[in-house]
Amino acid sequence: MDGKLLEAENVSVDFRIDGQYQTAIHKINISIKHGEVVALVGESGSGKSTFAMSVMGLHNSDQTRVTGSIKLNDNELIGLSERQFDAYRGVSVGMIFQDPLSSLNPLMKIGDQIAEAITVHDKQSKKVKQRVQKLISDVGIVDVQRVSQQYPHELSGGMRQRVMIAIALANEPDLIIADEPTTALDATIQAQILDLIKEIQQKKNAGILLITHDLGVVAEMADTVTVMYAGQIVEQARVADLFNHPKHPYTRSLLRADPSEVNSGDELYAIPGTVPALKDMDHSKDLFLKRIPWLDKAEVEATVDEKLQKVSDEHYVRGNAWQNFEFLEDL
Ligand SMILES: Nc1ncnc2c1ncn2[C@@H]1O[C@H](COP(=O)(O)OP(=O)(O)OP(=O)(O)O)[C@@H](O)[C@H]1O
Repeated sequence: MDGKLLEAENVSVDFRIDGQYQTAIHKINISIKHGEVVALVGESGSGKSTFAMSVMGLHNSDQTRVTGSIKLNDNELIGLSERQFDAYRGVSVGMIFQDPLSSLNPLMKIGDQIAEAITVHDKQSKKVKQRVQKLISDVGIVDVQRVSQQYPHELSGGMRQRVMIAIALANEPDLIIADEPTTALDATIQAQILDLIKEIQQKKNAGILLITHDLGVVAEMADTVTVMYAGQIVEQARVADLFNHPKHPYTRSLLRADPSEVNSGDELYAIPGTVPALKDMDHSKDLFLKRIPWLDKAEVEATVDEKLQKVSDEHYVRGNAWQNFEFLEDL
């Protein structure tokens, strides 16, 4: 199947803070095909996890308003009840988070936790034990019997992450959401875990939403990249196009501030300022422009078209500022 697996259109998320709704994500569109890896990048606070949690139905509905449309295999997710979400969470969608310790049950043996992930949704399975062992070995754990009898705290960070991947894959999901899956791991283990995710994704033709700060990981893993800033998408492109021909000043700043992109000896760029607080976000503007001190006020304050502009095939960018943007030292 090469149709759309995930189709999110016009998705907005508002949190109720001190009795008032404040917008964390404003009208974003993201789609993922079967077998495609879509990276979502942007600084802390840009809304990446908020989007992922909307897909998983993990927001507290009393405090959060999610609007727009999120379709998984053509089924609308927005508006589902908690029970309806349960039917596909962990089944059609698997999740891998940064911190396995907070997701794994500290009091339950690894084998039982994986079995629980399977049996919750497949109570008829008589071969749960064999499936658990296969899942453990599929994620590259050699000592299957011993690890299945261990508790999470007895494992290293890399092993725990493998266990979480086994749980995420327990029901062969169509979509895997990986939120900073390797940020907490050291470099060698990070590479192993990324290889593992990629291998499994290719074997199962799963789609992946990969949330990461790390542009090296993006280059390694992704097919397309969505760059978010202050709750909006500022640029979307195929991965090579984004790295070779970045357009939006934010994307260019992120690349310039990335240690893996900078030649040794060159000074690393520090993006001035910080992502604004939710209450200070006026989504009719290109909010990143406020962080470019050398732009004139009229440009910073200009209203920006809601629709992204098409730059080239599969390459879209927000607003017009990119057309004349230069870094101060290049002017
Ligand atoms: N439950 C919540 N209630 C109120 N505000 C929230 C809630 N969850 C997130 N936010 C706010 O929404 C904005 C987006 O947060 P989000 O965690 O989605 O960003 P992010 O890009 O995933 O950042 P990080 O990389 O740090 O995870 C932030 O300003 C955050 O403080």
